Amino acid sequence: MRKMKDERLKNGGMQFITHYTERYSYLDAARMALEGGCRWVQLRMKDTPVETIEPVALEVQALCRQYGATFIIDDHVELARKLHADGVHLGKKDMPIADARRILGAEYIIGGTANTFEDVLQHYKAGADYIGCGPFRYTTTKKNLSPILGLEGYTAIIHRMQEKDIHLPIVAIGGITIADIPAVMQTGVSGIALSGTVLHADSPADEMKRIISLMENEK
Ligand SMILES: Cc1ncc(COP(=O)(O)OP(=O)(O)O)c(N)n1
Ligand SMILES: Cc1ncsc1CCOP(=O)(O)O
Ligand SMILES: [Mg+2]
Repeated sequence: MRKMKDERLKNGGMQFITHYTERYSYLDAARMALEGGCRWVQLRMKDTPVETIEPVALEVQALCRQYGATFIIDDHVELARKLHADGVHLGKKDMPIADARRILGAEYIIGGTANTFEDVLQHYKAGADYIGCGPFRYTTTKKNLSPILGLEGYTAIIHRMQEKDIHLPIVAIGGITIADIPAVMQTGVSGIALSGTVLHADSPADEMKRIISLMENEK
């Protein structure tokens, strides 16, 4: 049976995001993250037609189900609905969150990208379930990066959320490595999203294992 939405949203507070590499397929990358203990995978296949994404999504979704992991898709609301994925992640250039919520209903997880408190507020009002907030630092995984937040950026955003009594999980993203995790979590974020640091490790599964055990200690 499908887990409750709150549980699917938390799933350890660590979201692995796929990215194209010459070394691993999207499926193998997701498998290694899951083997390493990650229980939240976002399938992100940029510059790829949705017809090409769909068969990969089906395979990654099946694997996530085997591991009891949350499976969300970047950008593609209709595909998430068609496959009954756990949810979608949407940025400024994607479908507005309120429209996605109308299409998907309350049970789907919808994440929104934020770089400022104003972005967070907008997504909160539109019905987002969590915020992907970043970038923490420069990364080559995403083109057209927003301004770098650093630790100070997260601290300031979380402070303003507390002032306005806004309760929404903040997932820090962008150039984060294992060494950054304690300090980033200290700012009050609820979770971390990673891609490159896992994919570039000698053993992505072992690196994820180290990261998950560090995250357990951060709780
Ligand atoms: C968890 C998380 N946070 C932010 C993003 C970025 O989404 P977006 O701004 O739409 O950029 P693309 O990922 O689509 O290039 C994300 N995908 N996940
Ligand atoms: C999708 C996305 N959005 C902001 S930064 C980023 C990339 C995250 O990947 P990495 O952990 O490799 O920087
Ligand atoms: Mg997007």
